[in-house]
Amino acid sequence: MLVDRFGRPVTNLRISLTHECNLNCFYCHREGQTLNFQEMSPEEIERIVRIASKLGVKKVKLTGGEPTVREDIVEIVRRIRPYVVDLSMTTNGTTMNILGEALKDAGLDRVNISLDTLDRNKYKEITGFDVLPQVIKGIKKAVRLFSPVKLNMVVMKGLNDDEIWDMVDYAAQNNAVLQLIEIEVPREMENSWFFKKYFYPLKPLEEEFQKIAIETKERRMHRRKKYFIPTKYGTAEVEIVRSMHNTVFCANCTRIRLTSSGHLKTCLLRKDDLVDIVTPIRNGASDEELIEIFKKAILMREPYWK
Ligand SMILES: Nc1nc2c(ncn2[C@@H]2O[C@H](COP(=O)(O)OP(=O)(O)OP(=O)(O)O)[C@@H](O)[C@H]2O)c(=O)[nH]1
Ligand SMILES: C[S@@+](CC[C@H](N)C(=O)[O-])C[C@H]1O[C@@H](n2cnc3c(N)ncnc32)[C@H](O)[C@@H]1O
Ligand code: SF4
Ligand code: SF4
Repeated sequence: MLVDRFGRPVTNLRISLTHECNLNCFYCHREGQTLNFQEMSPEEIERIVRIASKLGVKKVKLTGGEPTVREDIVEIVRRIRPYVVDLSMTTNGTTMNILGEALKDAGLDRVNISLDTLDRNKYKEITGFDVLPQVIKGIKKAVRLFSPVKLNMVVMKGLNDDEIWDMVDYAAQNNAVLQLIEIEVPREMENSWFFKKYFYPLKPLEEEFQKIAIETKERRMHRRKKYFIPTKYGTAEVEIVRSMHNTVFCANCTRIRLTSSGHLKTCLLRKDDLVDIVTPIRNGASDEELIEIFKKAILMREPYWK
């Protein structure tokens, strides 16, 4: 297993399959990727996952952009399935109703679906598209096919913070896990109008959850807390993703990233951390050479908030 200079083992790989998206959420960090070169092919992705698995990576997350806008998404899932223990995807859910079965058959284990609001107008305001009913259909399909299904709600001050408790109920009612997420931006954007206007700190809510939860758990990754909250629809499992200025979160970061243009990336929020792996593949690099490229990237890893 690869361990970085800060003692953090690297056990999962987060792959951005594309920079493209069929929605346009105004807060989107696009996984920290700004460059948009030629996307990796399914064969290239498979090779990188195979190498990563040799080095101890057991979990792969597929993300984007929107991973399901790639026409070869089912093939990609099928190719990398054999190398990992936990294969998941984060998606906006717009295509889940159509693609769900094929993704399941190809070996996808689970999905996270972004859902910031249950209000159709607000959904359109946030994402630019009037597709909430389509996403809700996708969520219902996902819950029938996968377990767990997580719903990602980025909480924004004055925009959807009044819906947190409705979302807790909705998750319980629909047999899904709710992830409440703080908006995250790199340091240089903390003074932007956008961050100042919408950032909603989740710490006070966590303190409230602590009091009413019937059980709490802590995950290894990021030491994220999970709260089991009683509702009239049964117990809701709620996970808190509170990353801004959170040194514990970064000290327990077990992820390395791969951009859609084929660069290893050591941290979501850094700008100076890309290591090209796809060009060496295209130039005929051996497995040993690719392993050295992984090691070089791991050496560059640093907690962002420390
Ligand atoms: N700062 C930071 N944020 C992350 C990291 N990983 C995920 N996030 C954020 O966490 C939120 C949820 O991300 P998902 O793509 O659903 O994945 P996840 O919840 O981290 O992964 P699983 O729990 O394994 O499904 C998003 O807002 C991500 O931007 C990370 O390593 N660093
Ligand atoms: C970048 S999206 C890519 C996958 C897919 N398109 C989706 O929306 O689920 C991955 C996750 O990051 C979240 N996200 C995007 N920008 C964010 C930001 N600035 N702060 C916190 N989370 C963010 C999204 O809500 C989504 O749940
Ligand atoms: S759907 Fe996902 S990738 Fe697309 S804009 Fe929204 S958060 Fe970003
Ligand atoms: S070091 Fe921190 S900010 Fe960077 S990817 Fe890991 S958890 Fe996220």
